[in-house]
This record gives sequence, structure tokens and C-alpha cells, in this order.
Amino acid sequence: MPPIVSVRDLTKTYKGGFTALSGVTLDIEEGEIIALLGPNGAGKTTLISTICGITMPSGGVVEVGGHDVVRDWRRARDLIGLVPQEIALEPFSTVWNNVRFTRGLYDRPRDDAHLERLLRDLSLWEKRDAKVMELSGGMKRRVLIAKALSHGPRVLFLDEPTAGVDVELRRDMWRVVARLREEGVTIILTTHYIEEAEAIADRIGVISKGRIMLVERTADLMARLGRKELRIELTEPVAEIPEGLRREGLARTDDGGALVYTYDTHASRTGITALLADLQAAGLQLADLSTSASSLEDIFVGLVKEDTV
Ligand SMILES: Nc1ncnc2c1ncn2[C@@H]1O[C@H](COP(=O)(O)OP(=O)(O)OP(=O)(O)O)[C@@H](O)[C@H]1O
Repeated sequence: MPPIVSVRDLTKTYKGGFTALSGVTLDIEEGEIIALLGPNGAGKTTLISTICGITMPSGGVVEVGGHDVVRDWRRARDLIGLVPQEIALEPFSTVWNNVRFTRGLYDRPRDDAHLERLLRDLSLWEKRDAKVMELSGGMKRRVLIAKALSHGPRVLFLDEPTAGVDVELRRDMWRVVARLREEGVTIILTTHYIEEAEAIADRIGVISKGRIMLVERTADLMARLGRKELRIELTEPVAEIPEGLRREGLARTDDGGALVYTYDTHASRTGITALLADLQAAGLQLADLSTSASSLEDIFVGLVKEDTV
């Protein structure tokens, strides 16, 4: 099946000359949940706004459901729901009318039962006759979600859905996401939190400085994260790893001057203590020890660091 979202070599340079996206290529399968992870200013919002047809690309091609988001924007947009980061609502209108109006914009027939279910799922039903301006910030975010889902989109974008929201809203949101997943809706969310991406996404894409650093299945990524290498320099090179020392994760460098042990920092036992004892038992002398993180770990440490400055 062709991907529901296809991004080819996308670049975006804003008017002032700042390049927010450079050469982004990404395919998203129908029914998939993908999390785009990256620090402030990485280009996440620019990427989803461009896919949604709100921001014009400077180069490259974006298609949603096979429709070019620039040339055939109506058809592309018809498939899309967007929950933006910033609250943009009709303050004087009621919750019910806000949501009903959005559905109408998409030329969908009136379907009060669908809207009622949406509002109930988002704990908004009791507030349906309240004016939006009377709602709390969290409630307004719920309205944004209801609006984005009012026309039954096939692809839903959530731009930092849980930034600054309380536990209850987060729970409601994940319940809605779980139901949408069952219905086969494709979901693309941006987040700063690896825990959130891990909990919800099938795949994680990491964006930094307008580039996609990697896109990987969540389980594979999490398995690779947390791996470290212990490098053991020997005083005398070895032609092979002695019998009693052989174990999973242990390799010899080409020149035999060092052993490299890869271990999982999340495991209850890393195996380092046993390895060092066995090294001694095998009569090998250590000249030096050092540890290093995998390149993936480096990427994440870099991201977290950028996030805290
Ligand atoms: N309209 C604009 N004009 C000029 N520069 C912009 C515009 N919108 C965004 N940028 C710049 O593009 C870069 C990427 O911004 P973007 O909002 O896409 O990042 P982000 O990854 O979503 O960040 P955050 O996590 O803070 O939401 C930033 O440096 C930002 O200042």
C-alpha cells in the first residue's frame, strides 16, 4: 500500500532567510502512530504545518493520500485533522457551535451523534453550551481536539499535545488516541518527551536543526538506547578471546590490543563485575578502561541538553 503521507526532500526557508527544514524525507504508513521528537526550534511544527498545507514549502513534494498538498490542497486537507499548539478558537461561540462549525467547513453532513460521542470522550459534554472564553486552558485544548476530529479525518496531527496539560486531559487524550488507532486513523504527534513517544508511537523520528536524524521502530530504538561500550585496553595483545572469557557482547579489536564489551545500562545486571573477575582469572592485565555511549545515546543526550538551555 502506498504511504498515506509522503514527504520528499522537503525544505523550508522562511522569509527572513532562516532555513527551518532541509531535505526532509519521510513516509508514513496508513494506521501508523509516529512521534516526532526534537528540541525547541528543531522544525517539528514547521514540518507538520507544511504537511497540513498551512506553510508553503520552499522545495520538495508533500502528498497526503496521494494528493499534493500545494496543487491539490483541498483533497489533501479533507483527510487531515490538526490540533495546533496554540489555541485558536471562536471565543464568543459555544463549545457545541465551535465543533459543529468546523465539521461544516469540511462540507460534511450534520452528524450530532458523532459530535456528541466526541464531546463525551473528551469530557466536554457537560460544557457543550458554555462559551469558549469561559473555559479553562485545559478545556480549550479539549475543544481543539474535538474540532480537529469533527470531520472524521484519516490523518491526525497533534502538535505537542501534552505540553502543560494535566493528568486527566492526558488520560482522556490517550483514550481518544487508542480508539482512533483501532479505527485505523494515522496519527503524527510532536513531543519533547521520549517517554511519551515510547508510550504511544509505533515509530519515532528524531528531528534536530531542520533535519531528520533518524526514524526507527520504537521498540528497536528503545532497545538500542541505553547501550554502552566498555573498552578494556590490555598490556599485551591477545590473538583470541580466552575460552573462560567468551560471552555475548564481548569482542576483540582487530589488533587484539583491546576488548570491547557492549552492555545494557537498563539491565538489572550489566555483567561488568563478572567480566572483570574473569579477566583477572584468565591472567590478562588491564592497561586502561573507558566507557562510551552509543551514537544514538549521544543524539539523545544532545537533544536533552539543547532542551534545557
Ligand atoms: N514564520 C516564521 N518566520 C521565521 N522563522 C520561523 C517562523 N516560524 C518558525 N520559525 C523558525 O523556524 C525554526 C523551527 O521552528 P518550529 O516551530 O518548526 O520548531 P519546533 O521544533 O516546533 O519547536 P518547538 O518545540 O519550540 O515548538 C525556529 O528557529 C523558529 O524560530
